[in-house]
Amino acid sequence: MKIFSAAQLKKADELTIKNQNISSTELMERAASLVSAEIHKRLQNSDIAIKIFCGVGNNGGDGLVIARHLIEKGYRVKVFVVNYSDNRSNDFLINYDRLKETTNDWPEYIKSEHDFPEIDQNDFVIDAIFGIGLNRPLEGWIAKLIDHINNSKAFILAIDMPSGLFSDRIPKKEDSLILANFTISFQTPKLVFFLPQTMDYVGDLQILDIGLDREFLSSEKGKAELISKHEARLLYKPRKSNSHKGNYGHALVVGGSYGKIGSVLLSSKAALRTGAGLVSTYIPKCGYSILQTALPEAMVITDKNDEKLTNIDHKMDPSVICFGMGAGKDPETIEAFKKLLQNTHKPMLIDADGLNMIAENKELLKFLPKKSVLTPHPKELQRLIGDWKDDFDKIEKVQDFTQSHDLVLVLKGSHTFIFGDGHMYINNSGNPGMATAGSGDVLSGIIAGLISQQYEPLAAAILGVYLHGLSGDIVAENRSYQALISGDIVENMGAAFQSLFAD
Ligand SMILES: NC(=O)C1=CN([C@@H]2O[C@H](COP(=O)(O)OP(=O)(O)OC[C@H]3O[C@@H](n4cnc5c(N)ncnc54)[C@H](O)[C@@H]3O)[C@@H](O)[C@H]2O)[C@@H](O)CC1
Ligand SMILES: Nc1ncnc2c1ncn2[C@@H]1O[C@H](COP(=O)(O)OP(=O)(O)O)[C@@H](O)[C@H]1O
Ligand SMILES: [K+]
Repeated sequence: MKIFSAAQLKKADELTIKNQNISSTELMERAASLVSAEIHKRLQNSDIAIKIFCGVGNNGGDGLVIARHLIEKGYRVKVFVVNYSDNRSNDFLINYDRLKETTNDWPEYIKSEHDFPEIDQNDFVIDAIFGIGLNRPLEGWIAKLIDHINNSKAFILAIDMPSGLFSDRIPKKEDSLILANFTISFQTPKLVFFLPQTMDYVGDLQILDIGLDREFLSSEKGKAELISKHEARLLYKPRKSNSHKGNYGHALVVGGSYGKIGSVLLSSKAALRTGAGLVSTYIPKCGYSILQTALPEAMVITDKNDEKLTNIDHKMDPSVICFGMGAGKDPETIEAFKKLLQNTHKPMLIDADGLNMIAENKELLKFLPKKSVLTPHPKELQRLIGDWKDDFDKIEKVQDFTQSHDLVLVLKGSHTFIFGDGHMYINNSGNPGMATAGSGDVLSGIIAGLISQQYEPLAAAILGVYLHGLSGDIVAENRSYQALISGDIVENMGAAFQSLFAD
């Protein structure tokens, strides 16, 4: 699903109104009726006090429509107009009149702190104060009202966006914004719903298809693409029955040092479970028995050195090399890595200490084969590209970095971002149970396993990140977040592939 800017969404609105020959009031009616239907589906006529806070723009207009529909269904609704301006939008005014025709309990106006209503923690609050129209931080009594709503501890449903959140920038620490439990947004999600600095304000997210102009949605280039099952499925390549292991490539997994052989083991196993035809693992001597015992399916090549990598002399023609997990940063290992880079011309996957070695020896960057995949977590990224001001600045810096070196970059996190070919993809699978030792090593093996099967590096990164999260989700469902360990992600790759095509 594409992610658009506020300006693009406004354009989509205008085109929809023109091409479908409807009024903006009808579009608002359509969007907000869908929201009230969702609320009704969940509340099932329960006798809960619903407090709807409406701004005086179109977000507020949505709130008024929702209020009218819920009142018609028999809910106990109180509407508050947050009177931040005397300029009301036309659709606000139309729906204000319609609401007054529906109920005798007319909206109360909030014009200062004195008008703040009491909010009980058992109330159901709907935030329809500001949507994508917010263009400056909230101030004065409006900011205090937001704090008042948050402090109530009531359940908060935000319409389109939590009020106070901008669609195109990060709020300052001191800004007030709604901390929603749930957000229902129209047509496509906003980028800020997925950024580490802003995602917590959104709560659970539901996107409603409000029927905006199809032609625009499919032809317009988005700011990013959200990767869910549908998008991941399109990248999948079926296996031919008339095939043999040679068709699925030979992945060479290089890494490990004394005490960290487990990381390479996890990556190698993940590459095999993802479908690589052959996997060879290159490790220091001390890992030999461990690898051969724990993963008989892999072939093992050992370094001359017992405890670290000193000379990666593999004498093979691997389809992909996956480097860095548990490798350490010994000067001899750095030298070996440099030679490996100079002798490799196919895209590689670089993770963990491989990234740290590049960060500390930037001259290595010029030896990286084009389209290689780097998989940093935020700390590794910072070592690699330096500091950033905020998440938007970070995105810009990563785009510059990946484009100037012609790389694919997988920025791991709660929502992992994938950058390549000038585009940005945001993963929508995975869970906090995956914040556990070794889950990054598993991801490297999965992506390498896909590249080995001739997926383009960018496609391998996108599909690999999605499958990794999907497998983690399957584990968490059976085992809880806490008990999930990274080996479980490998073991459930089969279930993840199956789930890709199950509805
Ligand atoms: N396709 C869509 O996305 C649709 C959007 N609709 C709704 O329309 C909303 C956008 O409506 P609007 O453009 O009227 O904008 P909002 O209702 O978000 O904001 C209203 C106005 O408040 C003013 N304002 C901004 N920041 C302020 C501040 N800090 N203090 C005081 N005033 C401030 C601005 O002039 C802004 O236009 C969407 O978020 C959504 O809820 C729906 O009605 C229909 C379809
Ligand atoms: N809260 C979370 N939600 C979803 N995925 C997560 C979360 N926390 C971590 N992950 C995923 O787990 C992996 C952790 O990788 P990394 O930090 O490299 O761990 P390690 O170094 O232990 O292997 C990444 O793929 C990341 O996206
Ligand atoms: K809102």
